[in-house]
Amino acid sequence: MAGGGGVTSGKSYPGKFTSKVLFTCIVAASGGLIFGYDLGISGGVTSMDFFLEKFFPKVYRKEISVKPSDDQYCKFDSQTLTLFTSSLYLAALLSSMTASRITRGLGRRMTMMFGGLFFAIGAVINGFAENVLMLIIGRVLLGFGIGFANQSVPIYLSEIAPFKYRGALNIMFQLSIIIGILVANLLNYFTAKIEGGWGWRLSLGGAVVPGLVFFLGCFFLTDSTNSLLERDKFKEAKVQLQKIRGIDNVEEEFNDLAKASEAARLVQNPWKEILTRKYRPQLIFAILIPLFQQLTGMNVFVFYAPVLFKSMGFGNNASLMSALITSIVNFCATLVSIATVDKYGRRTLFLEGGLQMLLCQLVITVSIASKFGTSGNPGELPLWFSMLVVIAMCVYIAGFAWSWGPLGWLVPSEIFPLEIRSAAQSITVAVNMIFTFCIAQVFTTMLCNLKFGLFIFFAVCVVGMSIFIYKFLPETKGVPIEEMTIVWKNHPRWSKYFVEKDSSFEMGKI
Ligand SMILES: OC[C@H]1O[C@](O)(CO)[C@@H](O)[C@@H]1O
Repeated sequence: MAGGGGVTSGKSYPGKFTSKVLFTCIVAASGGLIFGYDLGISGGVTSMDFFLEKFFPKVYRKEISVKPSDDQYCKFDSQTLTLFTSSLYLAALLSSMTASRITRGLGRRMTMMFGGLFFAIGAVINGFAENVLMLIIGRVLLGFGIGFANQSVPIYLSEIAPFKYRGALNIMFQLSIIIGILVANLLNYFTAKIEGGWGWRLSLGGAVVPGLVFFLGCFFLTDSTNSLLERDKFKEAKVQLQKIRGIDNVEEEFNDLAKASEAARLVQNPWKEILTRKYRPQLIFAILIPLFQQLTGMNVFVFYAPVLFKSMGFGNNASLMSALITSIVNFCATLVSIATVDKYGRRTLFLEGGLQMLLCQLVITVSIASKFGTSGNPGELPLWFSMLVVIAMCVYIAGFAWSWGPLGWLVPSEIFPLEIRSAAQSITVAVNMIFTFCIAQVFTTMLCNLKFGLFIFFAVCVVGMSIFIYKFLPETKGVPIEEMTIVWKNHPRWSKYFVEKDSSFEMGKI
């Protein structure tokens, strides 16, 4: 098989799946709640009339002037809220860079705590906002929180987990992102109806809850063994490993982790190191995986869902129904991913998920093209049509939720050796932030210009990324994290990067 699955290092450490490891991973994974909460809350709040009228009156006037007969592809084409929305993503990508120093110097746990705290403070400022400046300051702090959390949580989970369950435990991060999205959507539904129009304060201020849950939860955690060793805390590191594995004899694993931290100590500047030739294969994945995750078009489908549900006759309940149905599908399919990722492997899920998304994208494209045409005005939509599109959309979401959604965080967090893991994760977070933002912003303009062709664009992307995975991604299931370099060395496409001329730093030879 191209890309070769099934290459393992042959290592197998003793140890049990303890309740302590489960508890630790659940608490750490709650860091995903804050990202999810923001993804879910901001779209809803920026379409609440009172919020727009108070902070963005021009946008509000434009929104209320749109007539039902206008081009449906173009009705969302407004870029005025860009500064407000983008401040979070910009802050998140900048802070994820700083976070790499903190995760390395002060540990994963401390970085997570900063994440929760920044997010909670940002939420309070937003909840009490009286002007756009306060909103933006609050949002920048939320962005810092998300940057810190997304940088440290996936690495922490991958390091804490016994290697045989690493996939499942890491995916709990994506699971809490989805819970965050769902809770936020439900909250928006109710706050939008509050008399007096102050409901948006509850939605924005409510972010303090996931922020504090995450922050306070971190007090119950100890750092990962890898991170303690990285900071010369040998004794503590060993005790921690014994506790988390539930056995006394952790010698073999501990020695391998200690060796990895020895190697890491030789690296002074991870940012320079990561650019050297020997890390090129993994670096390509740290950049392309989060990029491809967003180019599946998932967020566009989520954004488009309420419109479709409206056309199915759900009327005023359309956004609630769409949030509920899409989140439940997303949640259940992520559970499938948790159950299968360490059994069938990352490659199988990526490829199956890709095929499933592609087929659904084709059904949706043909359906939308046949009804909306290029005018964007469909008239009355028959029920069977809406049902077909909604079913295709749910099957698409399931495909995403057991492949690119969770694996977009899992794979980058597990493929790097310790010395550059933090720097690499920052790059993954930065790329994820840039493209989550770009897709959300550019989507409105793209939909207006490409019309149903937008779905073809994402379908072509899915074909490209699936071929890429098939040919180039080595299977990483069941490989201890500090043994990971072996799978790259054994891969036919990447082995040449590991022949002993590592120091000859040859840029651009791929
Ligand atoms: O589950 C869907 C959500 O998951 C993400 O891809 C993050 O991993 C978000 O961009 C998206 O909204």
